[in-house]
Amino acid sequence: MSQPEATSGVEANTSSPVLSIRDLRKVYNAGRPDEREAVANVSFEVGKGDFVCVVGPSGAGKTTLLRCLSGLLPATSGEVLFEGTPLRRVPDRLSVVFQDYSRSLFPWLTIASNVAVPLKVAGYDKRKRRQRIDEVLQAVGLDDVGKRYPWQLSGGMQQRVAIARALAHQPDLILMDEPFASVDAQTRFDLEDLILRVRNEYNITVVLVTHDIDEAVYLADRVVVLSSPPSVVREIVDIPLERPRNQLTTRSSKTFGQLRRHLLELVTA
Ligand SMILES: Nc1ncnc2c1ncn2[C@@H]1O[C@H](COP(=O)(O)OP(=O)(O)OP(=O)(O)O)[C@@H](O)[C@H]1O
Repeated sequence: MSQPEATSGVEANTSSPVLSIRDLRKVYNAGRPDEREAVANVSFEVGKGDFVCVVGPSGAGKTTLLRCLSGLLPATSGEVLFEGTPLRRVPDRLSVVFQDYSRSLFPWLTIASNVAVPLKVAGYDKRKRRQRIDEVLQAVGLDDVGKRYPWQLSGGMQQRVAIARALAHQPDLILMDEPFASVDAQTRFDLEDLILRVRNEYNITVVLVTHDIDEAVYLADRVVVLSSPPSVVREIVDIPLERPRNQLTTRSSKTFGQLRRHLLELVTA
């Protein structure tokens, strides 16, 4: 069974926002016959220590929004501020975890070398790199895999490595795009609890895109619900469920059921 969160949660929204998204609009192929407005107008803020999930109907522009928040994709208009500064590229203190771990890890590098990549970019020397690799692999429950290759590990273990790599250089913010969608249900529960635990331990802010309403309710402090495309924010729903959360008791609580129903109504309306 998966491990519950170790501590009782992070203080959220107490200081200036880590992310401010203001009137974000994204049009693909602007001015061409195949022009497509994916995101019409999205604004919200993410405070330090917040766990924000983004949900919406299929094609609502969730991945597009996340790419704009990471600096990987320029917005057509509007503004994304990361720690108060307009985002122009992927900032050093931000990490991204994608759904497809098999494409995000380098198959020709060992697990330790995969985790070392952001540490090299951040200028850690060899000794500090080794120490940090051990720390983060231990934090995600993978002690003895440093010398192995990604293809020698299960899908769930590979996604743990991707999370370890995202944590390695101590980012302030982790953006996750459907990170648990490609693993079986039990592994998904384990990884959900893992991300809650490391988020507490490392005091990280998380924005996570998911199709899974139950997952959003289980993980989040707040859920941003996008409309059908071109998307706007339908509602931002507070999730006042107690922490630490537990896969059995939290998911079977009355409040969980009410929140789930409300979100389902918003997403399917
Ligand atoms: N590179 C691109 N060029 C043109 N159109 C794109 C591109 N990427 C996405 N789109 C379009 O933008 C819209 C939003 O796509 P996006 O993948 O962001 O939505 P999503 O909510 O993540 O989708 P899903 O629920 O299927 O994961 C879709 O209509 C998609 O076809």
